[in-house]
Amino acid sequence: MTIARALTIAGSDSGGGAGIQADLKTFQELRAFGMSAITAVTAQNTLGVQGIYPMSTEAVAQQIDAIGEDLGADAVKTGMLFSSEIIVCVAEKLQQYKWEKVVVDPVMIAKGGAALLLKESIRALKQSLLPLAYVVTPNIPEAELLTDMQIISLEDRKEAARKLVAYGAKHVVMKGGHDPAEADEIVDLLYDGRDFHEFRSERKATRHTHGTGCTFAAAITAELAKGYSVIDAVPVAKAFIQAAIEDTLHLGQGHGPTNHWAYRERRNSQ
Ligand SMILES: Nc1ncnc2c1ncn2[C@@H]1O[C@H](COP(=O)(O)OP(=O)(O)O)[C@@H](O)[C@H]1O
Ligand SMILES: Cc1ncc(COP(=O)(O)OP(=O)(O)O)c(N)n1
Repeated sequence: MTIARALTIAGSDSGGGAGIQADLKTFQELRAFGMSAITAVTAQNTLGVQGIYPMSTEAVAQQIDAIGEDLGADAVKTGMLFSSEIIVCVAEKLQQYKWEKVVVDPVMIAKGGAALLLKESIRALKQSLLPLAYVVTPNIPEAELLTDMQIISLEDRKEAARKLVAYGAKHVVMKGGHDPAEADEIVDLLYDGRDFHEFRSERKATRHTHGTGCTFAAAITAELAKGYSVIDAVPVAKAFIQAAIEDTLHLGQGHGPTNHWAYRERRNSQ
C-alpha cells in the first residue's frame, strides 16, 4: 500500500482551528500522513491572537531537513511564514528537496485583524515563493495585496489570477469567502494558466469560520499527495470545508473553529 505523505510548513494555533493544527487534522481525515515544520508559535483562540513567537530560520530549516532527509513528502503546504527570512529559508528548502506539489496559502492577516505576515515580507512571498507554487490559494484581500489591484468583480478576479500565474504560480485558486458583495453564493475560482473553472457553494451565515482558508488549502494538499490533479482536488476540498462549516461545533466565544471530522462522518453515513 502506498502512503500519501503531506508536509505543512506553517504556524501553530493554540486554539486548534487554523495553522498547523487545522492542516494535520485535515490531512488525517483525508487519509494522508501528516508532517509539520513550525514557523511560529501563536497564542490564539476564537477571540483573537494574543501572541506571536517566530522560530529561528535554523529551527525551520532543521525541521524541514528532518523530513526531507528521511520520510519525504508527496505534497507540501505553506501557511503562516511571518517574515522574509523564513520565506527565503522555506523557498531554498523546497528547491533543495525538489518538492513540486507545493500549495502556497499566502496567509497575511487573521480574521481578528492580527498580522501573521510582516507587511514588508509580501515582496519576498511574491519573488521567492510564488514561482515555486504549484497552487496558490489567496483570499480576495491577499490577492489584492499580491497583485496591487482592487478586486470587486469576477472579471477583476480573473485579471488578478492571470497576474499570479505571470508571477510564476502554476495554478491559482482564488477563494471567494471575502467577496465584498457578500452574495448568498460563494464562488472559488480556479485558473490553470489556460482555463477558468468556477466552484460554487452556498454561503453559510455563521461566525464559526476560523481556519477555513488553512483547512481548504490543506485538503487540496492531501488530495495532491494522493496523486489527484488540481481539478479533482478542488471539489473535494470544497466539499470538505462546506461540511466543516455546516456541521459547526459551537466552540469558543468568538470566531469558532470548523468541524474537521464532518466530511468523514457524512460519507460514513451515506
Ligand atoms: N460562510 C461561508 N460559507 C460557506 N463557505 C465558506 C464560508 N466562508 C468561507 N467559505 C469557504 O471556505 C474557504 C476559505 O475561504 P475564505 O474565507 O475566502 O478564505 P480565508 O479563510 O483564507 O480568508 C473557501 O472555499 C470558501 O468558499
Ligand atoms: C497560525 C495561524 N495560521 C494561519 C491563520 C489564518 O488562518 P485562516 O484559515 O486564514 O483563518 P482565519 O484566521 O482568517 O480565521 C491563523 N489564524 N493562525
